[in-house]
Amino acid sequence: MGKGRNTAPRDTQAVCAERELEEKKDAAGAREGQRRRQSPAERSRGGATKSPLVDAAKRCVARMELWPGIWPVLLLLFLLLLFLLPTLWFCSPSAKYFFKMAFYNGWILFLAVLAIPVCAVRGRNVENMKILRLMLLHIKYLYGIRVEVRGAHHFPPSQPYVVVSNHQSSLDLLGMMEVLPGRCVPIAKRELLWAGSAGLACWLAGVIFIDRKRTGDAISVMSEVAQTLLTQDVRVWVFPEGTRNHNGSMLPFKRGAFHLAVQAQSCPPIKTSIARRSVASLRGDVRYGCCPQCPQKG
Ligand SMILES: CCCCC/C=C\C/C=C\CCCCCCCC(=O)SCCNC(=O)CCNC(=O)[C@H](O)C(C)(C)COP(=O)(O)OP(=O)(O)OC[C@H]1O[C@@H](n2cnc3c(N)ncnc32)[C@H](O)[C@@H]1OP(=O)(O)O
Ligand SMILES: CCCCCCCC/C=C\CCCCCCCC(=O)OC[C@@H](O)COP(=O)(O)O
Repeated sequence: MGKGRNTAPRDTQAVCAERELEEKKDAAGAREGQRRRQSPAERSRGGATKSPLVDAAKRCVARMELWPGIWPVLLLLFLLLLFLLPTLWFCSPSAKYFFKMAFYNGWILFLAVLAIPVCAVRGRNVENMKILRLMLLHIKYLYGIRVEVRGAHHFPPSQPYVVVSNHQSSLDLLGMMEVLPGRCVPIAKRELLWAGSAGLACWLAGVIFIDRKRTGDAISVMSEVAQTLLTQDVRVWVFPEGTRNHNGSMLPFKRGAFHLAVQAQSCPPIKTSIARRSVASLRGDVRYGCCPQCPQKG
C-alpha cells in the first residue's frame, strides 16, 4: 500500500516532466520551422552571429537578392543591341561595311565547316578546290554584286600555267572564284592556315602556304610547286604584290611567281589576270579581266 501511495505522485511528476519536455520540443520545432520559412535576408537581419565568416556570407546572400539574375540582364543587352545595330547600320557607312565584312568572314567560316567533311573524303587534293568554289559562288548574290568576266577564254584548257592577279581585299576571293580554272590552287600566306575551319578547308583543297617572313623557306616551297606544276598538271594562282593593297595602285611585284614560271619553263609561262576593280565596296559591278598569255620565256 505504502509503496502504491508513494508511486502515484512520482508517476504524475514523470508525466508532467514528459509533457513539459514535449511542449519544449514542439516550441523549438515551431521556431525552427519559422526560421526556415524566413528569407535569407530576413535571417541575416535577425541578428549577427558570433562568426564574422557567417555574417559575411549572410550579407553576401542579402546582396544577391538585389541582383535581378542573368536572364533579365541578357534580355536588356539584347534589346540594346537590337536598337544599336540598326542605328549604326543606317547612320555609319564604316559600321555598315564592318558588319558586312564580319558576316562575310563568319559565313565563310560556316561554309568551311560544311565543306570540310566533304573534302576530307578525298584527303588533300586540288580537286577539292572545285567544291570550295561551288560553295562560294553564291556570296556575290548575298551582297548584290554583279561580276562581269572578260577574256576567260584566254585560260588554256589543259596545260599548267601561273596566274598573277592584283590584290585589293580579302573580297578578291569572290572574283577569283568566278574565273578560277580547274586544278588551280592559290598561294597564300601561312597565317591563313590558322583561320579556323577556313584554314583547314584551304589545306584540304591544296592551297599552298608560304611563310613570307622566311624567304628561304618560301623559295623552297615555290621550287617544289614548280615540280608539281610540271608533273601533276596543276595551275597556280599568285598575288605577286604579296599583300593586300587598298589604295587602287599596284605594289612592286615580288619575284616568286616569275621564278616559278621560269623554273617550270617546259610548260607555258605566265598567264596574267587583273581585277580592275575590287569588290571592296561590297556592292555594284565588278569587272574581271583575263589577259592573254605573256609571251616571254625565262
Ligand atoms: C566553302 C568554304 C571555303 C573556305 C575557304 C575559303 C577560301 C578557300 C579558297 C581559296 C583561298 C585562297 C586565298 C588566297 C588568298 C591569299 C592571298 C595571300 O595570302 S597573298 C600573300 C602570299 N602571297 C605571296 O607572298 C606572293 C608570293 N610571294 C613571293 O613570290 C615572294 O617572292 C617570296 C617567295 C615570298 C619571297 O618574298 P620576298 O619578300 O623575300 O621578296 P622577293 O620577291 O624580292 O624575293 C627575294 C629574293 O629571292 C628571290 N626569289 C624569290 N622567289 C624565288 C624562287 N622561287 N626561286 C629563286 N629565287 C627566288 C628573288 O629573286 C629575290 O632575289 P633577287 O633580289 O636577287 O632577285
Ligand atoms: C578559331 C580561329 C578563328 C579565326 C578567324 C579568322 C577569320 C577569317 C575568316 C575567314 C577567312 C576568310 C577567307 C578569306 C580568304 C582571303 C584571304 C586573304 O585575302 O588574305 C589576305 C592575304 O592575301 C594578304 O594578307 P595581308 O594583306 O598581308 O594581311
